[in-house]
This record gives sequence, C-alpha cells and structure tokens, in this order.
Amino acid sequence: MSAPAEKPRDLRITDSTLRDGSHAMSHQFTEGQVRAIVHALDTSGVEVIEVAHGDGLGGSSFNYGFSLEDEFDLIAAAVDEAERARIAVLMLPGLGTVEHLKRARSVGASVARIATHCTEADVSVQHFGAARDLGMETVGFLMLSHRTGPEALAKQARIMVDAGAQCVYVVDSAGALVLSDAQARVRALLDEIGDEAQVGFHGHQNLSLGVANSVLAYQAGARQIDGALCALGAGAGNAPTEVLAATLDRMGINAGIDVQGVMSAAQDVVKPVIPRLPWMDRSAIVQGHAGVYSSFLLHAERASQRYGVPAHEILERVGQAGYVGGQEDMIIDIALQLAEERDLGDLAAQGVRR
Ligand SMILES: CC[C@H](O)CC(=O)C(=O)O
Ligand SMILES: [Mn+2]
Repeated sequence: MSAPAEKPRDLRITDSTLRDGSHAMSHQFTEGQVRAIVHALDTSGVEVIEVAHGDGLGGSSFNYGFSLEDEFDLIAAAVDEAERARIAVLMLPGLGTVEHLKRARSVGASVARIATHCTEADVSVQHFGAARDLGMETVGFLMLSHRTGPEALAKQARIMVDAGAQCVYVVDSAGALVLSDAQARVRALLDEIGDEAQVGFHGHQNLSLGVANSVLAYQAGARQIDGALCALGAGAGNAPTEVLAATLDRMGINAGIDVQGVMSAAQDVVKPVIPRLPWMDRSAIVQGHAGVYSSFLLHAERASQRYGVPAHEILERVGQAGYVGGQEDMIIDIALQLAEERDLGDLAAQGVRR
C-alpha cells in the first residue's frame, strides 16, 4: 500500500532561526547547533530553512561581527542534515556578491533570498538573474517596508519580479507595521505581481505583532511566511515559528508542520543554547515605535556600554535620523553626540561655562 498523499499546504513557512537568529547569537552558531536545529525543523515538516550570517552572505566582518564558524561550512552542514527541507541563504547586494551566491549554491543551498532597502530594489537586478542562472529559487526581501507606502512598495516589488524574483516579501525589519499596515502592503504587492510571483511576509516582535501581522498577511494573500524558533532574531525577535504553527493549526490553516515537533524544537533544542532570549524591552519597543532596523539593537547596546549613554536614547535618535541597514557606524556617531550633550549638561549644572 502506498503512503497516504500529503494534504496540500495553504502556505509555506521559512524558518530563519539560523539566519535572523544569528543576530541574537552575535553570529556564534556552531556546526553542532546548526545540525541539531536543522534536524528538529526538518523532521517537523518545515519546508525551507535559512542559514547564513545574520547580515547575510559576506556579513562576517569587523563592521557586522565575525561569525564563529565559516558560513559556507554551516550551510553545507545544514544541507547534509536536511532530508526534506531546502536550505535558503540571504544576501544583501554590496555586502554579498554573486561569488557568494555561487559558493552557497556549490555547497547545496537552493533558495536565494536577495534583500534591499524598500526603495532600492534596482540594486538587486543582477543578483536575481545570477541566482536563476544557478538554478536557485528566488525570493526578494524589501526591508524596512514601513518606510514607504503600499503603492511605492509594490513598484519596488515589480522591479524584483521583472529581474527574476519568484516571491517578494514585505519585510517588517523594525517590527513597526501595525496590523492593517501589513495587510495593505501585502495587498498592494499582490495587485501588482500576483499573477507572476508570490508575496511573503517577514515579521518582527518589537510591538508584539509578529504573529498577528503574519496571520493578517496570510489572510490578505501572502503565501510565504517567516518565523524563528523561540522568536530568535534581531531586535525583539521574529514571529516565533512554534507560535505561528500552533496559531495557524488552530485556525485550520495547513502549514504542513507538526505542531508538537516544532514546539519541542523551540523548547528542547533552541532555548538551551540561547544566551539571551529576544524580548520586548525598552530598546526593542523603541525600535518598533521609531521604526529602527532590528539588527541595530546589539550595535546600540555595545555603543551604550562604551559611551555610557542609554541604548534606547541612541535608537530613538537613529529613528529620527532615518538611518538604514549599512549605516551602523552612525550609531557610534549618535552615541558620541549624546555623550557630549551629557557632559555639557553636567558642566552647566556645575556652573562651568565653556
Ligand atoms: C540582513 C539584514 C536583515 O537582518 C534582514 C532582515 O531579516 C530584516 O530586515 O528584517
Ligand atoms: Mn528580520
């Protein structure tokens, strides 16, 4: 007798514990941890598992933080461990290059996710072409999607699709989209590209809306949704995969995931290795409220320690200035300004004139 046919899935979950979660781990994943997490996700039915430095291929550097282990070794280990799941990589053009994509492909990665700021999709054109030539499935990632309106975002998605993207994500990098904001963007992308490519949603928890926004995105037509076990991701973390799976299951939406398996993956495999669980502390909430890139959190905390100024104040100023990924050095600049203002304030309080 042949095995019963699997019911068609209503959407696809991509788990990003081993990529977005790398931010929260300061990029210190070991091969053993990668193998254990991939095994747990794979046996729970998660279809796509993303593995890379938190800032994508080529991210291991002085600016972004060095990985403990070579990311191509980690990708190869993930490919080796997964029996059913496909391994995805993320790259930001400029930080990663086509050469990085080729190397990822050569060690077995089969999904290329190309990320740009939400108004800069044109820098990704050659990378989609290269990924398709390499025989990879392609996904576009429009980061900090709250920074532009639905129609303008849809035009950026069009650029990615014309370049070869098979799905384009609304990426809520700051966890700043509030409910209808997420739905409006998904709908606008579907109106623009719906016949030609899928739409996806990547949520962050800064305002505690990662799961709710993901469900609303699904209801608006998104068919690829990201999560991370234990919410492990930048800022307050991503929509937790295990909560997404349980919520979708409760709603009768088939993500093809074994809810018990993925809860165990979170509780028994990932939680024990996390040095600090992502949480909605003051700094993370400020990121959601002021619309700041989630991966700036640890940079701001380090600058806070070094210059003795509060991380949440640094992040508030980053939000006012509107800095985007790649401008991490400006965090130091702001910390120095805050320290100078504090010192001048102290002198003034002591009655000393400059
Ligand atoms: C690679 C930068 C960034 O972490 C991508 C991402 O997950 C996001 O913008 O949320
Ligand atoms: Mn993210």
